[in-house]
Amino acid sequence: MLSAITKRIAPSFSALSRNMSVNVQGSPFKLALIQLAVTDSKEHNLKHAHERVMEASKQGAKVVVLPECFNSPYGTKHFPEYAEDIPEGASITALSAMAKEAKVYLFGGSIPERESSTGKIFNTLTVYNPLGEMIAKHRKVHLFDIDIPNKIRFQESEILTGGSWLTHVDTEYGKFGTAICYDIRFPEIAMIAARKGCIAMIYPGAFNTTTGPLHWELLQRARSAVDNEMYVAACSPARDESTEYHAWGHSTIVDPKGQVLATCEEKEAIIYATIDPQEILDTRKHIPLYGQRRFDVYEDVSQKAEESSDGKITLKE
Ligand SMILES: O=C(O)CCC(=O)C(=O)O
Repeated sequence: MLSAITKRIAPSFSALSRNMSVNVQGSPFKLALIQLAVTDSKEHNLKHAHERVMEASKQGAKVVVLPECFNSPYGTKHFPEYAEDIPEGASITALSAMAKEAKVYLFGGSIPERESSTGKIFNTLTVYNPLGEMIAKHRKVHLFDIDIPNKIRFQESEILTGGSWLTHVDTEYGKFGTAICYDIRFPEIAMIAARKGCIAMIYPGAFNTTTGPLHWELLQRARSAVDNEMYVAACSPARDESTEYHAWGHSTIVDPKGQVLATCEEKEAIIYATIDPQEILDTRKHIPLYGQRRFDVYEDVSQKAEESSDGKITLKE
């Protein structure tokens, strides 16, 4: 019986192995993460983000990332006040203009989005090309609901609704997967992105001073090197001790081997790294997980992800 099973599996395994390479395309470019000091003035935040995006562009960055909740203080009590319609809101107009003036691909951090038809609020990232056109909209899928006694309790679901699709963004530098903060704890999103040919996962995020030291860097290195052999970048707001929520900061860029290429402390900063898709190919050649996966033994989660004509990735049952 055993040998019959072995015989049946062996040919299908070698056939699977041959088909397991993932086509990674793109050219080297400079990535910038802006660890922005966010205030309670939306107008100031938009103006300040504009200055820093222009600065990153002057330093040669071609892809620029803003942090989670870059236009408002982070906290459920603030979301309804700062929420905007997309694409009508002031933040969207400002982000589109910044991308166009700076001539960069801009991952516009996230903002609280109010969906006018339902009144629901989402934590939403929008992405722009160098012409200022919005090319993707991602709503945070996994809401940040945690309760660590005497440390931190946060319940985004009291106010927010979770998104229901994954997002991959095509650019002239390669394809990117993107998700927001708590989403990084769920490996499936990055795994699907990697297997669909993305060169990097971009996470605007605002970890805190309890879970930040525990997991922020660990998660990025895990998602990059251990799971997927791709680049991972996570962009936080700067810490403001005068507010209720103390962001961890430490915006970081990790390479496909899991090495930290750039990072910073908690204050406002811009960090840069060169992203080279060839590094992904070299890493996958040296440690060839991509040819060794055993989808005959366990499921390939990426096969469940279907791309629709508007670029949204939804999961089949
Ligand atoms: O996962 C964590 O520990 C922090 C997540 C978070 O701050 C967020 O999703 O905004």
